[in-house]
Amino acid sequence: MRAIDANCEYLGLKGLQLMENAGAAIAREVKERIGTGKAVFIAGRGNNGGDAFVAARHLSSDPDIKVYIAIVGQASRIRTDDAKHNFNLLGHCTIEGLIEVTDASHLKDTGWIDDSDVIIDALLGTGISGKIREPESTIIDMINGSGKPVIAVDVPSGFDPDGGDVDKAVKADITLTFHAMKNGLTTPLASKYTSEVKVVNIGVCSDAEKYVGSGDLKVLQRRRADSHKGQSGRILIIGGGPYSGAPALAAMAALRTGADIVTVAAPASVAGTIAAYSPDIIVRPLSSDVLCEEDIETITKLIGSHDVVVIGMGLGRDGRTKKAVSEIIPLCKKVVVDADGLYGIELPIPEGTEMIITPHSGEFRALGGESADDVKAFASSNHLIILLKGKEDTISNGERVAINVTGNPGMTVGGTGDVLAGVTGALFAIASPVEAACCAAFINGAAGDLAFEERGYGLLATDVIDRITDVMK
Ligand SMILES: NC(=O)C1=CN([C@@H]2O[C@H](COP(=O)(O)OP(=O)(O)OC[C@H]3O[C@@H](n4cnc5c(N)ncnc54)[C@H](O)[C@@H]3O)[C@@H](O)[C@H]2O)[C@H](O)CC1
Ligand SMILES: [K+]
Repeated sequence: MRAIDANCEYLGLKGLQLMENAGAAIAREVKERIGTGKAVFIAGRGNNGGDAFVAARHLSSDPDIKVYIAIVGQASRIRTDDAKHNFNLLGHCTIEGLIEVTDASHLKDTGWIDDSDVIIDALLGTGISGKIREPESTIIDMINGSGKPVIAVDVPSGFDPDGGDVDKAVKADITLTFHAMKNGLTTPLASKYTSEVKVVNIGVCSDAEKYVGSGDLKVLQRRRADSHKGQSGRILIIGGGPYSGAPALAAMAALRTGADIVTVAAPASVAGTIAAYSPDIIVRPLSSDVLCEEDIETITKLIGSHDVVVIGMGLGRDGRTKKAVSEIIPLCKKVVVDADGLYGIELPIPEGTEMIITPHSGEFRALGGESADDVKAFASSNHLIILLKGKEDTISNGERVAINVTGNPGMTVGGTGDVLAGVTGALFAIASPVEAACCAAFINGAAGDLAFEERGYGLLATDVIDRITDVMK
């Protein structure tokens, strides 16, 4: 949901607009339920509280509804600009009562809850993390002990929208959840915390979900301060033979995407050339001038010390290589297969292997696919993730289809596919395969767009690598 929000921003739809729609829906629900009476809003200091401030404003002009607002914590410490903005507007509205609750007793002393006709729970939404702190914990108890009708905003406060364990949460009569059903609300546990769930349309642009946007990059977590070498990905690139540049490009792209260790296993004939490109790449020479079965033992050991394998760039299509690729793939837990590696795939893929393939349309056809319309069905029947490269990239895990539109015709130059494979491999170490594929397509294309601004049609794959960090930042 956070990714969709951020994608909306990227498209120009502001969070404030979504909040307005969310709050308006809450206000309508309150009005429908009580018609006349006292509505008590319990608002946290995040955007969940922001939704409540909007709803309170909408109801404040209704002569039959009396609005009371309890902000949990100090109003001066409201955390987001959108929530702050909507809080400030309440200064121009007819509100019956507004207090700051820094201790649960403040709320109890008002008697508002006992006197209310409905409680609107906007304490915590999807931004919850960890065990419920005070005063929130006692306030949840107060709401649950009140016997009053409760409308929960987005999720019952304290409930994990992803469906994880619940320490303590509000018990609501109805939850109005925004834009899409949250996974957690479909679990049996949810029925303990809300009798009913309604999904409310808040006007999200369909493109925010259909197209990969900068918001999708939010899955790429900030690193912990105590991270150590290897935790952000050890990537094994298997490539080279007829070509030496392709695996080097993939390796440099993986490093620029944030991978900690990148090793290239390449035929002995090109290992020296690859090593000479950059001291940042670790190179392990294989036996001869193409990848072949004699290399399996060396490669098996290398796979054991890496998180993700990226195979295919510059390998060529020698029969020995195809055979070696088909034997290497089942040894991998996580593998990205690109370029010539695609010709060594044997379907169905082996159990225990998570695979992302990154074909262009010709390679996709060689695998038995036809067009972008087939991507979802092909991914589903073969249990893999496809990133089909094209003017628009199509990504699917067999359930969802996402389209990426970053990139430009300057990127038809050789090597940009190798860059994409490297970016994908690096992200696969730290994200789910479909997230990795979506983010990689976006980052590669956006880096290409920055390179195009500088270089036009003369852009090179190495220019794209140079701009990856700008996109990631
Ligand atoms: N597209 C949409 O669905 C929209 C959703 N909106 C609403 O925004 C919330 C999410 O807002 P966010 O600011 O990210 O977080 P919260 O308001 O849920 O909570 C943050 C708030 O809570 C405190 N906190 C976190 N964990 C705890 C804890 N364990 N104990 C106590 N306090 C905790 C934290 O410090 C913050 O202050 C979403 O649910 C929707 O309701 C927007 O309206 C836009 C559209
Ligand atoms: K809530």
